Amino acid sequence: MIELEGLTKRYGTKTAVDRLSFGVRPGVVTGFLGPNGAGKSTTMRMMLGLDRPTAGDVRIDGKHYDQLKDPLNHIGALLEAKSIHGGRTARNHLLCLAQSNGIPTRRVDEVLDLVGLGSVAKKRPSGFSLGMGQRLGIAAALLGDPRILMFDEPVNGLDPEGIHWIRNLMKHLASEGRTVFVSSHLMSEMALTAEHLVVIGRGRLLADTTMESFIEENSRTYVRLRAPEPERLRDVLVADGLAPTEGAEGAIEVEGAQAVRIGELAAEHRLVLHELSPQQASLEEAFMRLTAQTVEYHAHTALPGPGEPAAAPPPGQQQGWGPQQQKEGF
Ligand SMILES: Nc1ncnc2c1ncn2[C@@H]1O[C@H](COP(=O)(O)OP(=O)(O)OP(=O)(O)O)[C@@H](O)[C@H]1O
Repeated sequence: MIELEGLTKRYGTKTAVDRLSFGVRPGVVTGFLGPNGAGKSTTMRMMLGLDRPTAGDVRIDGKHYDQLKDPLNHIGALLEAKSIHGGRTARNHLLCLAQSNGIPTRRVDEVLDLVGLGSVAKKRPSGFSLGMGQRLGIAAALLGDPRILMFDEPVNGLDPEGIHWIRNLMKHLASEGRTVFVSSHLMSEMALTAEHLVVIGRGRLLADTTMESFIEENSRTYVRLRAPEPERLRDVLVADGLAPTEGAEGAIEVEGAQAVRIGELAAEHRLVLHELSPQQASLEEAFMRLTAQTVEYHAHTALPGPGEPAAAPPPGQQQGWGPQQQKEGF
């Protein structure tokens, strides 16, 4: 379990992390999302004791990072790709880490096999591909068999096979009851991996909820219809208290109604339907919608039309904005 309480980091006049409070629970993969510069890396660095908070607190299993005896046995982390000592082989790199943290040598070979680097254990990481480097970083994170794992952008630059492997590994680690906290810019990937989401913008908490609720609360869900007699269908829907709107390519869209009810209505009125499909936005659309509110609020840029994802905010206006800020009159 990771617990943050009012965690704050200021760099001069810049507040990178602003009174963040949330918990990361074991047993599920928790995704950590936020626009560029939202404060994700700074938060993760403070969790690992690499940056000192200006205010507030972060606890790992109830303790501050520097109070943990043998921290690698409690929390393992993959931060942005680091340079690894050029002269050492992959195995020796892990061996040094293991020895300085009281971890038995056999664990080094175990994790090398686990990440699929067993056959190149005696090679120097300087010749490794990006994917092999990520695997070595993950091997280091797993070395102490920790109950908590943190990955900052683990799939950056990886090929589909590498992405697939990391996704399955994270899910597997969570299924073993570990706490898995992962940041990523790749929304489609996050949607496939995380069950829970923590979203921040401008250093503040925007959402701490399940993936399902996040998409539901930040996107438009509607039913799309196509029919050979659209006018008659519209009249029937309106008579039933619904508010059909025009969708793309002659489709009719209806918010706030179940597809089942619309299907029954059509049948009652002997109307033929060519399409009756519930539509839900992707995580990317929901995230962009939440983020786009910032742009609208500050720069008066138009929100996307029905069913369209929001345009990316222009550079310099990429901070998040959401219910939390609006509530606080930020
Ligand atoms: N050492 C530092 N000195 C001054 N400002 C910093 C420092 N580190 C981070 N910042 C600022 O704090 C804010 C948060 O940065 P951080 O890297 O944590 O964001 P992020 O969400 O990880 O962004 P990205 O997704 O782009 O990696 C940014 O505005 C950044 O410029």
